[in-house]
This record gives sequence, C-alpha cells and structure tokens, in this order.
Amino acid sequence: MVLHFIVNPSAKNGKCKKIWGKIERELQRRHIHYHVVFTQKQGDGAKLAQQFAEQKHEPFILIAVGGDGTIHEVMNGVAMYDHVAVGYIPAGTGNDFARGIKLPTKWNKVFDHILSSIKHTGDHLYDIGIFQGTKRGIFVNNVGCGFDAQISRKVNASKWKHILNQLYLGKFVYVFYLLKELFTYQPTAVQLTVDQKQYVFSKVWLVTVANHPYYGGGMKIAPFAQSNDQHFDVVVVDDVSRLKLLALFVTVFWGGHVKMKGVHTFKGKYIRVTSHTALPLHADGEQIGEGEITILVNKQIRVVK
Ligand SMILES: Nc1ncnc2c1ncn2[C@@H]1O[C@H](COP(=O)(O)OP(=O)(O)OP(=O)(O)O)[C@@H](O)[C@H]1O
Repeated sequence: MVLHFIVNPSAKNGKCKKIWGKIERELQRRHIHYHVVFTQKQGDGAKLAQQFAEQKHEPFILIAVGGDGTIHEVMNGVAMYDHVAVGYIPAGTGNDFARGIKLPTKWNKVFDHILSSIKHTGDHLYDIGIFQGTKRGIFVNNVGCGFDAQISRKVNASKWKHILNQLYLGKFVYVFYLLKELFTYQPTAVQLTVDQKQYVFSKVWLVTVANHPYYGGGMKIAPFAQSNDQHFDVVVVDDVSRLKLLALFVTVFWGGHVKMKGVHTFKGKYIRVTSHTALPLHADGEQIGEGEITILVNKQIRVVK
C-alpha cells in the first residue's frame, strides 16, 4: 500500500515543513511507501486532492498535513469521490478540525493512530456540509455569518497579520479587530430557516453553523455538535449588549455561553440565513463573500483516524 500526502509547508508559520521532515523520516524508518506533494499557494490543496482522486480508480488514503485551511481545501477537492478516505495530521496554528475529530495533539500519536486504523480498517464517517451563497463549496468545521466573519475579513486584509504571525504574535491581530468591531459592528435583523421552521431575530451579532464543537482555535461555540450525526448545530447570538458579547467571548472557551440569555441553539440538516443587510460570511475561516446563504448536510466522507 502507498500512502499519499498533501503537505502545506507554510502552515503553522512554516513549522509544518519541519513536522513533515519528521513524518518523512518515520515513514522511511518503517519502510512505508509514500507519495507526497506540497502546496505552493492558496487553492493548491483542493486542486492537488482532486487530481489524486481523478488519477486513481481504486480506494486510497489521502493524508493532509497542515492546518484547518489545508484540510478545508483537501476536503473540497475529494468530497465528491467515494473511493477516497481522508487522514489528517494537524500541523497548523488553530487545529479545530483535529479537536473536532478528537485527534491526539502530537503528530506522532496521530500518525500511529492512522497506521493502526489502516490495519484494522477503522474508518469513521464525517459529515460534509455544502454551502451556497455568492460562492459554493464544502466546509468541514463551520460557516459563520456576521460579527465573526467581519473580524476574520478584517484580519485577513490586515498587513499586520503576516508580520505579527512571523513573530508568533498573530493572535494580537484577532484581539485588536475583535475589540474594534465590538464597538463599531451593527447587529442586524436576520431570518433563519432550520429544516421546516422559520425564526426571525432583530439584532443578530452572529449565526454559526457548526459540524463539531470547536471554533477559532479551541472556542467551544457549539458544545453539543457531533460530526457524524448528519445534522449541523446552529448558534445565534441576538440582542445582547456589547459588554455581554465580550463576556460571551470568555464563556465560549468552555461552552458556557449557550446558557446566556440571547444565545439560541438549533439542530438541522437544512439551514438558510437571510438578511436585508449584506452579512459577511466565512467557511472554515476562509472568506466566502456576503449576503444570503444556504447550508445543507451533503454526505459523509470516510476519515481514517
Ligand atoms: N506554500 C504555501 N505558501 C503560502 N500559503 C499557502 C501555501 N500552501 C497553502 N497555503 C495557504 O495557507 C493558508 C493557511 O494554511 P492552514 O490553515 O493550513 O495553516 P494555519 O493557518 O497555520 O493553520 P490554522 O488554519 O489551523 O490556524 C491556507 O489558506 C492555504 O491555502
């Protein structure tokens, strides 16, 4: 058997390249046949993954090495092909997908798990979500509408992000924009459809549609979400003061925010979010434009872990 890898050497501020070096030595030490390709820029993960899937006709395992952006791209490339099982070795800064599927934190433990799963054909099924707004695609962690998407949009556009990331101070850019938007963002009326039911909220800060609990590098935004139940958890934050929203960003680290007044939770397979204002949107932290969005549980993919 040959293991196929897609590695994003730039993930974790370039540390992923070193982690791959260690994985490669381990593969050679164990005499495991492997084939590796490296991403060179944004979008390569999806293209390379799709190329693998189209070239191969027998079932195979494709292992992504990088952060949430890398697994997002790889899943987008292979989600429609039933002969691919995906593995993931976390080597990013946030690693929410790894938390979501309960992977060990150390790469060598994940690697051992993958190898023993392969021997015992221990694949797990993972829900794949499809979003359709101004853009269409697959998400693996969550889709966000509103305040949080606005922060990630500002962070990604910031010239400071790259500079501070190099100094391992990238989180400060998030904190800066979180505080800035906390004082300037205008909550808006939102109509939400979850399966056949419709809800109207008047002052929405954010709507998150989550496949598993974790978000933004370990925040437990949807504490009860399960990535294999073929449903998504929806969290709406509506009509809370700016001060309370700040408190929410503390309690969210242990999932305590779901008990706060103004936080509403739902579960469904079909979710639609509309608003009269152009809501900023993200999928797995990547910008996907603004406006209305529809989200569906699409299918399940085999994950080796
Ligand atoms: N060779 C490359 N150079 C620069 N960027 C790349 C390269 N290959 C991929 N990318 C892009 O890097 C971005 C970040 O990658 P990724 O999310 O995996 O790492 P991270 O940001 O360190 O981790 P996390 O998302 O878990 O915080 C992705 O959007 C991806 O498209």
